[in-house]
Amino acid sequence: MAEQFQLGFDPPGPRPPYQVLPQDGEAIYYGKIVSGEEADGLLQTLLNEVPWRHDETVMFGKRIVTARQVAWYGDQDFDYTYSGHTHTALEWSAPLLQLKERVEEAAGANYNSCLLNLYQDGNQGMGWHRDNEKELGPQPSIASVSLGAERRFDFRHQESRDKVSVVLEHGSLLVMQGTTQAHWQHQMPKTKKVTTPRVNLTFRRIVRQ
Ligand SMILES: O=C(O)CCC(=O)C(=O)O
Ligand SMILES: [Fe+2]
Repeated sequence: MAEQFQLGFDPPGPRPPYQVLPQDGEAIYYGKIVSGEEADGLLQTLLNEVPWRHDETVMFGKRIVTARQVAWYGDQDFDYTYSGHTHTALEWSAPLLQLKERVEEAAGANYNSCLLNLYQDGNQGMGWHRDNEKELGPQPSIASVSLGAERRFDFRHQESRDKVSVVLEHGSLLVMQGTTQAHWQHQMPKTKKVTTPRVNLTFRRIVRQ
């Protein structure tokens, strides 16, 4: 076990866990659920062992290959469609299964799949979208673990256009649930300030049709 140090001062902002959204959904930021050295090790393992691939998507009728890389893990022989393509799930690795259990305990939900994203640096991001695919059911719980570079994550309300942001720390967990995907879009903006990689894991529950 790594030694735990108590901060002698309060960091700015509310203490996790806290609710990020002011209304119409729940996005709970739990802060760090994996600590220093363990989070560093997990980041290195995932960078080295995951078969990262560039994602393909269709935009304005053109096929685009995204800068960000992805990998898709899940139970059994899951197929999942995102960005207009069907992907077959990779088999869980031991470190991913271990992390899944920890996330399920913290979030109080069960997940059967995980989409991993690799952003090499701040030149890579993800545009505004909602995770409202029908395979996720009506009020999906999506648990997002961040490793590596700290990045800002934004929410934008569909009707009011209100915006709220949260900085996703190394080893942290953010859970989006309830009506979040119905009312809010989210994005990971690009930034010149970040020069190191970030790995994101979004645990999801695919509902059989
Ligand atoms: O990288 C992130 O934190 C967000 C990823 C995301 O929104 C997604 O995979 O749908
Ligand atoms: Fe998303």
